[in-house]
Amino acid sequence: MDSYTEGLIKKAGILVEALPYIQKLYKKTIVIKYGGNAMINDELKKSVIEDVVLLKFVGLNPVLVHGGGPDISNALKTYHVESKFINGLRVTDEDTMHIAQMVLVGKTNKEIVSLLNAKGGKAIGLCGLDGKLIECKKLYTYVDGKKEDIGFVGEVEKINTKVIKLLTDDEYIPVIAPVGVDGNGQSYNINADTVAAEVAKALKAEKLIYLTDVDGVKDKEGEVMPVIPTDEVDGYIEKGVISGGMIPKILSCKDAVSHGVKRVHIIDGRILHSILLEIFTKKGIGTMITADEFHD
Ligand SMILES: Nc1ncnc2c1ncn2[C@@H]1O[C@H](COP(=O)(O)OP(=O)(O)O)[C@@H](O)[C@H]1O
Ligand SMILES: CC(=O)N[C@@H](CCC(=O)OP(=O)(O)O)C(=O)O
Repeated sequence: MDSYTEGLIKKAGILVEALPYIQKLYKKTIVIKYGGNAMINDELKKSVIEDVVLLKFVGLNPVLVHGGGPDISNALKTYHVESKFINGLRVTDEDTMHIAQMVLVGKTNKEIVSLLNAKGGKAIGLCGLDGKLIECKKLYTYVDGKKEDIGFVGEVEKINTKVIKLLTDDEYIPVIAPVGVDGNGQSYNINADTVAAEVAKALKAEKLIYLTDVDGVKDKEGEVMPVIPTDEVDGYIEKGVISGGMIPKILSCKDAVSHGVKRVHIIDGRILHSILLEIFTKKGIGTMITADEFHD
């Protein structure tokens, strides 16, 4: 058998395995959080972009929420603005807010839109200011019980889903930057994991997928846990098994599951075509956070 025929047979096999999932998820909303750490090289970016375009082509409704933390940090360095994090959130003064908005909305968002369009998709870039998509207020965080002011960091109050639905009901793929707005038109920097969960909750998404830089959530032996029921999440945090940037991520997952998002996954964005592997294969990859213990 020549390699062309062999390739065709392999693709047909993949399609046969994917078909039941395509039928089940037809016209359903899939929110994908594309973090800065999963944007590390062009090959990986291309694979994420191709997966998202393919989801739309086969009739699913992908909605992309992106981060861009490393891009913001680089830009802040260039402008000699100091950057620090408290509880995983970037302390955001006025200068930091300007630069974060410039990078997230002007650079990262448009790059993703452009890549999707180059692969045949029809992407529309949005941030929370567009159509007041993400309404928020100032967020306070607590360190050892003490209230900390971390500047223009936003707490989501409302996601106005109408604009997203207009796009997904049509041929478009919404691409959302994690910048929110308050009643006075002030912009706020919001953690992208939180925005993804809020968008998924508001859209009653079928699936929420976090692309990150580890192969899943690991137990104390360092083994990936394929399934974590929501009622076990707090225990893993208390025991220190889950720490650092994984804390806001897993809490966002728990929040989304508790508010009706059916399936929430944390998967390795460094694996080529990780989105398709998760959605269209029997085994799935990474960690699923669920209110029950069954993976279908
Ligand atoms: N139990 C755990 N399993 C996997 N990763 C963990 C765990 N606890 C902490 N982490 C850390 O969380 C990181 C992922 O969070 P973060 O860096 O904020 O991701 P992203 O940039 O994709 O939003 C991992 O790189 C890892 O260092
Ligand atoms: C308040 C806050 O921390 N906002 C984040 C927004 C970007 C983000 O979350 O990007 P990743 O998903 O790539 O980490 C920040 O300034 O880095």
